[in-house]
Amino acid sequence: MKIQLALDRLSIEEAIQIAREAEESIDLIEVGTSLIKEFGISSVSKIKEAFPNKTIVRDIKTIDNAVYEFELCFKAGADIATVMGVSPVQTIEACLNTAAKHGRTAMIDLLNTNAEQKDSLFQYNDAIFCDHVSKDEQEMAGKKKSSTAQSLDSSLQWAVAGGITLDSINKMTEPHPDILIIGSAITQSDDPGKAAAAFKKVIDEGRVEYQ
Ligand SMILES: O=C([C@H](O)CO)[C@H](O)[C@H](O)COP(=O)(O)O
Repeated sequence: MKIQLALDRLSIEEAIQIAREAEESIDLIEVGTSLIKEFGISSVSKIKEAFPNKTIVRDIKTIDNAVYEFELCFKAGADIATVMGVSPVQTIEACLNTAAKHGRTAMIDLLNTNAEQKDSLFQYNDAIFCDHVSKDEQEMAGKKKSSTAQSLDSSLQWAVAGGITLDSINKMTEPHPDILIIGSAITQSDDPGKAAAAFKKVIDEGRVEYQ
């Protein structure tokens, strides 16, 4: 299981500093949606430049204008870009095709998709699926777990995101996600390097439960 560090609500300099402190314990670096909205496309190129050997995820959350936005992401150095599962099928397929054209990957964010939408998205088995509890659901409704959790289809690639803490991953039931997306539990910690190392230790010791 890999760790994706989500960098949100930070300046680019803070984001690079935190990623540097956590670098040894993480596998992927996510240029968060807030960085893209605040600082634009250069946020991804600056972070790729600082971490040329890390997999860079651009959490652009595309919902329209697929080819344009995904081209921007991959030209700026992203390895993975995100598209919302609630988008029209044309958008989803254009994102997947653009990713394939560049030899990169699309991550489909299942936020707010219903069961029928999820079923039809699962045909796109080149994608990584992200089971996501949004910031607003976390912060305004106290939601901790999505309805997809515990039913991850193990024939697909999975990421889980949204308010993940050390407490919430103490023991893991099968199947495990391929990627744990962790943001504020590391970025808001007094010691991001130590926080990231603690996540890695729990994962390496196989003591993870996503609940
Ligand atoms: O995708 C995210 C969110 O929608 C804000 O853009 C975050 O990257 C994701 O939620 C992980 O961050 P934490 O919830 O702080 O762990």
